[in-house]
Amino acid sequence: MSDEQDMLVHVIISTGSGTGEAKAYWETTLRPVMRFQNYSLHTTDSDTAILKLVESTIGPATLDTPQYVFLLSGDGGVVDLVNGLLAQPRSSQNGEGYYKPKLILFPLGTGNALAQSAGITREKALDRSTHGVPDPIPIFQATFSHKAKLLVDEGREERELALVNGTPTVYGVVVCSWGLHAGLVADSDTAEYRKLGAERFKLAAKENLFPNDGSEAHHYKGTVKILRAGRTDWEEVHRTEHAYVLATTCSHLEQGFNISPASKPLDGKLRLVHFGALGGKDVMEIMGAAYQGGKHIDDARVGYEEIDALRIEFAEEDARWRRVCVDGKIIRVERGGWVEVKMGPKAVLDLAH
Ligand SMILES: Nc1ncnc2c1ncn2[C@@H]1O[C@H](COP(=O)(O)OP(=O)(O)OP(=O)(O)O)[C@@H](O)[C@H]1O
Repeated sequence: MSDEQDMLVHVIISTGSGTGEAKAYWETTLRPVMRFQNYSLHTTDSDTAILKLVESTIGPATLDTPQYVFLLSGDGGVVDLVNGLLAQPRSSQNGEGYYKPKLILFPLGTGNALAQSAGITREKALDRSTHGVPDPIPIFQATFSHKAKLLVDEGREERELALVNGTPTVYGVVVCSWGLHAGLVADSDTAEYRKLGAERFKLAAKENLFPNDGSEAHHYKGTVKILRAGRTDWEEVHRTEHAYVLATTCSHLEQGFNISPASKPLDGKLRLVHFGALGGKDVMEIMGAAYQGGKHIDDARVGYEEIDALRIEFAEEDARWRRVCVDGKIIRVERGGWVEVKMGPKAVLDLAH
């Protein structure tokens, strides 16, 4: 480990994560045992606070200074760090002269998929802050058709996506999904739902699968194409109506929800879980099996495999069914638009685990 004087130490408290416990966790648990004397403390006051911190401080320092980032958040904070670092000119080049910050992640979000999948608990994070083995966090990239927009403020506001080589692009470290998963994450990203913690996902799933008006669960219409591992030709999934299409690098999306049992911590492999439109009861049965140690993958109705890339071309009129989730962020794609997902640029952060 470098001498403390030669490094910068940041503590980031994400006040909007999970049920809002990060600040209290810092005060009562982490601060009393913090081994660094000198650190800068940052408390988020908006959903762009981490991006701005990276732009002004953490990003420029990667040119010449080892950094520790103690992050008290869910997956969103990590994704903000990654997207911020990748927006820096140097980190998107060949990595030379780039000092990868070391992340000590204290899971204080709702799902905490990255931490769950890497075996990190708050207790372990305390321990790893002194002798953890850092490994790079693999990154995937989701590129979108040109009118796709990020939805913020409970879906009330649209924001432009960052352009990479002229294409709207979002980087992720956990999941890119369309269908039930994206819908329930989007619908439950409100202050009211957030109070429920991880229960918010289950409640929103029920509301999606068994709509109040007594109608059926939605059949998501579009074309799904897969680039299988090691192949060069895209293969179309032989169905036009879908319930669940989800590409992930993580084994768990929340505690106990073992969506991709073959994924190993930080193995950098993209895996696809998908199935066609079914009744709410059948979908609940499949989801229930995912909570039983990932047994859903043995169900003949479920497709599960390692892929190199995924492409979805949307054939939905109503914008509600064209929402894509990238690590909790919701991107709405225009009518006739598309999304493409593949493993992305070189890692910009190491995770102590
Ligand atoms: N003070 C704040 N005001 C508005 N938004 C905030 C504030 N602090 C953090 N945020 C935003 O809230 C979101 C919190 O996301 P995060 O993923 O950390 O928590 P989560 O969604 O509860 O957990 P998970 O993604 O693990 O399920 C992030 O998008 C972050 O930018």
